[in-house]
Amino acid sequence: MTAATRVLVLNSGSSSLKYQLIDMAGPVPGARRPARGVVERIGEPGSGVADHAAALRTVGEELAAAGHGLDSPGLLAVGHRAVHGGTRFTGPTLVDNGVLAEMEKLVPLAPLHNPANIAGIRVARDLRPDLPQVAVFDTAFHATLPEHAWRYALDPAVADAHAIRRYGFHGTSHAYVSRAAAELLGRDPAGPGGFNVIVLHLGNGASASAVAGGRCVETSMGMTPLEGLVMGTRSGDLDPAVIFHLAREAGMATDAIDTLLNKRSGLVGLCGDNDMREIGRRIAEGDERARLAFDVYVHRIRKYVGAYTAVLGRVDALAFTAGVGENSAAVRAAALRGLEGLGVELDPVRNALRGSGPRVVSTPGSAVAVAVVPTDEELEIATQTRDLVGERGLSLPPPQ
Ligand SMILES: Nc1ncnc2c1ncn2[C@@H]1O[C@H](COP(=O)(O)OP(=O)(O)O)[C@@H](O)[C@H]1O
Ligand SMILES: CC(=O)OP(=O)(O)O
Ligand SMILES: [Mg+2]
Repeated sequence: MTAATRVLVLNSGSSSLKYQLIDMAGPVPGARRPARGVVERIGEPGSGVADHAAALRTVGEELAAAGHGLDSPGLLAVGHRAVHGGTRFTGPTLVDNGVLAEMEKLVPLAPLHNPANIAGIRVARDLRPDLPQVAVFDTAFHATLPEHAWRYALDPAVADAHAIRRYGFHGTSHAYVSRAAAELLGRDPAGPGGFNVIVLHLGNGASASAVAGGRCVETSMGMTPLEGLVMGTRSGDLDPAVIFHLAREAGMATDAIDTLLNKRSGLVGLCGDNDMREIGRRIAEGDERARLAFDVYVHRIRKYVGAYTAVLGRVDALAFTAGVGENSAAVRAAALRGLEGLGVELDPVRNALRGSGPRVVSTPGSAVAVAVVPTDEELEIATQTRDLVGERGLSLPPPQ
């Protein structure tokens, strides 16, 4: 019997399905990835992919064409990125009907994300009912937040009745990157003296976290992925009274305000573009709106770096990750400009060098190391899935 060592990782977004087939046979860094891809524009008119079931059939066809069909005996498990785990799911979870029912209950807290995750799990399970399906939650890494960090200043009777609290997201990335940053700097994440790092995950969604000795102690996203940093299409922090004002003075309905803040704000709201590459091009041409969007974006990051420095007391490293964090030297430079007083000294030459792996971009004398650490949520999901399923998967009978 072939040893089952491969994990199929599925990341179901509202309109896309990303997949990677990862072979966990050898050492985790450098794990082989025999197949990967993305199905986009799910459910959009004319795309030919009606829903997540159709998308997963397409994935199955692409895998089969590459010689790694879903019926392959080498498949150990399917690992799913799941977004909202509430307070119920604080680690990787083997999915059964009870777990799916709990995830359904969390849909109101993550209406953009959880339905797609649930659909992905159901379809994968229908296709391979014999395989363990594991959910790895974005919220899980933030379960260690102390209550003074996760609790909003609301009447607990109201907050608790409605599950209102800070949960935090992108945790799989924050966990992976905080560990990889420690490794890059030759530090034991949870070793003596501890390793304190601020992780800046700047993708389309964006969030910051403060991690002390391997445990997350503060993070910028809240009850939903709307709070915190300025994002591609989300506002991040604003005065909650803005919402009452829009309702009363502009006559906007709740759903319209929700759409405004989640989909038509942030960089796209400020300047019409949410891609930092395009914003960089416009700034180079002297575009004032793009410049202002950039300035608002980096100012928010700088505020969080200051706040999390105070939360941690001592910072060993700042780690930039995800699409913008890994690729935009301009964002890193602007966000950290003038922070020498906090012991942060970016090296302009190292910062400007393009690279693909984890690297240090601060000066040798910088008290706080600044690192660029490419995130790898898929590898983290595959690792957690393999660790949970363990040898169990190896003894499963071959599929009928
Ligand atoms: N070379 C680059 N320079 C600047 N920004 C980039 C570059 N490549 C990607 N990005 C930014 O990264 C974003 C996507 O980040 P990513 O982490 O892939 O997002 P998500 O996983 O949320 O879709 C893009 O919208 C763009 O703003
Ligand atoms: C939770 C979240 O914001 O995810 P994404 O960045 O993928 O939208
Ligand atoms: Mg992402």
